[in-house]
Amino acid sequence: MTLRHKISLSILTIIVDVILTSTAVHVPTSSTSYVTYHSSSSPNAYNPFVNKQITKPNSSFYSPFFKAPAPVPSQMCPATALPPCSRSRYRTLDGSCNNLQNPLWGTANNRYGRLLTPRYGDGIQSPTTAVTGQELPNARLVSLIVFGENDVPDPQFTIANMQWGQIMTHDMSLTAGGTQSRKHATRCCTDDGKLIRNNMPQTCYPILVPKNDPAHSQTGTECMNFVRTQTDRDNNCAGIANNRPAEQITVVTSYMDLSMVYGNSEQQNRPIRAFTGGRMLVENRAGNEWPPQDPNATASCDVQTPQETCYLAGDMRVNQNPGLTIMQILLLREHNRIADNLQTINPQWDDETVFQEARRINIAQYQHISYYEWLPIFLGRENMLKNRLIYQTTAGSFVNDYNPNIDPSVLNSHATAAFRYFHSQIEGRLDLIAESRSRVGSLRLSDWFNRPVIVESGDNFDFLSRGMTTQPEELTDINFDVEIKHFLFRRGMPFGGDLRAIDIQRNRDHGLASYNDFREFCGIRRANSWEDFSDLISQRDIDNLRSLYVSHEDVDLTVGGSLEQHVNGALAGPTFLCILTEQFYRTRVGDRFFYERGDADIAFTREQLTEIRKASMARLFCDNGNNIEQMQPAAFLRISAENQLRQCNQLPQVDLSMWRDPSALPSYSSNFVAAQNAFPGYYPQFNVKK
Ligand code: HEM
Ligand SMILES: [Ca+2]
Repeated sequence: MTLRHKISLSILTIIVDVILTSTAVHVPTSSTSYVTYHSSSSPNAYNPFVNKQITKPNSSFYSPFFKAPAPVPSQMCPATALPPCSRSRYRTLDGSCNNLQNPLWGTANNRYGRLLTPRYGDGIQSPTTAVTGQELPNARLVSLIVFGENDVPDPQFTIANMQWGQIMTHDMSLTAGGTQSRKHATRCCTDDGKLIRNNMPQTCYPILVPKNDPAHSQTGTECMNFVRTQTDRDNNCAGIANNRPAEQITVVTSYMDLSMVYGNSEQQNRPIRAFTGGRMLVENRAGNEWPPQDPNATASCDVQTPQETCYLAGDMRVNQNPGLTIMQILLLREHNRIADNLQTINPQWDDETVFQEARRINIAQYQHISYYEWLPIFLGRENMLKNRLIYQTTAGSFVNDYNPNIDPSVLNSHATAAFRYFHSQIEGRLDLIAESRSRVGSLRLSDWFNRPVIVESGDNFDFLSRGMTTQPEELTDINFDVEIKHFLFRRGMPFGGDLRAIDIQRNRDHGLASYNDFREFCGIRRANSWEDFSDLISQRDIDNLRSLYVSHEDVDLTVGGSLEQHVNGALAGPTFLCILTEQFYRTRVGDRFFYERGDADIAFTREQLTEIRKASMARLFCDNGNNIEQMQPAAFLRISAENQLRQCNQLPQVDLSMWRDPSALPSYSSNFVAAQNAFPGYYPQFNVKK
């Protein structure tokens, strides 16, 4: 293997400006079914973590407290007029006005959040930072030496488990210009608007421009347009005063709001919406619904002609791999299935009402599956309960834990390091499985990147869906499948890219603080020597690191975090688990529209919430496959004696008749206000002005 990319970065050893204190927060010890934590009387008491100390990775959970970064004094920035938020019952498409005090929190085209001050190799950072840097080892070399490529099937989980993770990722973040790196790379500005990173060639390796590069003194108008949202203006203002670097931009909404299905703006949503019956736009072929054709097919997919299948969805990554495309189609068809049901029981509803109500239910089901069926596998159920990411609820009970002081922005360390660890779960061989669950064939993943035509041909949609729920995913470990480690996006060429190497390089590009910094941040002992890593990392892995990095202080977060022994009951070691837990806490309590909330103007009724809680991955496959007859109840888990195949109609189903609008019934409509007053808990959701 040739090492093509000489990296000329130097690394800093810095005194990290840690945004944390060790203030203790009193945490209620028991969960009740109706909870209101994080009261406004203690605005800083928002962090869920309970204990600060950790000694062993297999202790249940631990993690630090930290305070929110001090708010930017507003007089430092030019006042910018924002359109006032209307108090809608529905989410906006771009995420604005979810937080009514900070209407741009979590919006598309906004910056990632940070837990720790960035570290860059060119010294653009806090003036207090010492620069004692070393050159970092080539990312591809680290990938080759530290990470393996063994094919180890997971004993418990299916490929669907991995695939849902990618779906959630695509809902939560997308580096501006970054992930489609063969087209362009990250662009970023310093505080005074200077472009420090510009378009990079195809594989986009040393993304960071060295300090003496002319790009540093080049003012980029493009760059100004790119990052200057309101939040950015605020932060960059603070940045100028504090000489802080500007931040990378993520182009999708941070909220778990199915932005990859509906788009991140009116502009993205319009071409994929049908504007009739509340439906999303689909094309009917062979008796089934498919996403519309991307008018830019030759740019978006690896196709020869514009007519070749290439889908248009709310997210540009929809065509990236067959499993992902199937998940996107399931969620798209689910919208239309819900819309059709709602329109049937509420014929008086107009297109907009059906669309918004169907979207709201689709998002709620998806949040439920993500928090109660999927995340416990990754973060551990006990850990989630303890840190209040989920609750032991009784049917129909609300959880009122919304906290407007929490910024739900996706953390850079989450998207660029911790969440990418699960690239380890990717399986490079996709089995085609018949209804009898016998294998009728297999695909090679790297033959089908950005070529969704495979999903639509013959019975592949169902074959691949059953494959995803039958075949084991790859074990979550240091091994990354060859199909993504040597053949990523190879487009018919003998070799392709290395996703693990890209992950490592992206970590540096985004200036994430080091593995050691994050250990300390997460309440783990800061290592003073290589041997100090041995509390969490095996001797063999430490030796590998040592052969590459000059100092233990230089180890990248992406690398060190991926080598830690997992916490019991979770699929990550303590450092990544700390970041992931923090992220999903913020994603939940920072979302005013989170589905379990009981607040009058946006809440589901108790009866509706009871139904939403029946949603499952299995049922999504059943209801939206072309013709899938059986599924195991827990589709993220492999079929077993405890998780046997069942007929689809035996699996729990969300009863949409709970959404019949009583205001439309003749006996009520004439006197709706009186009825509403008589049954305040039942009616209000249909009487809120849109
Ligand atoms: C076949 C499956 C997958 C493929 C081919 C894939 C590929 C990629 C690629 C090419 C990128 C962009 C890399 C860059 O330029 O920086 C990326 C980013 C990412 N991936 Fe994956 N991925 C897959 C599955 C997953 C899964 C299962 C997860 C997590 C559970 C995940 C999490 C992420 C995250 C968090 C990012 C960064 C998103 C951002 O830009 O903020 N991916 N992936
Ligand atoms: Ca989103």
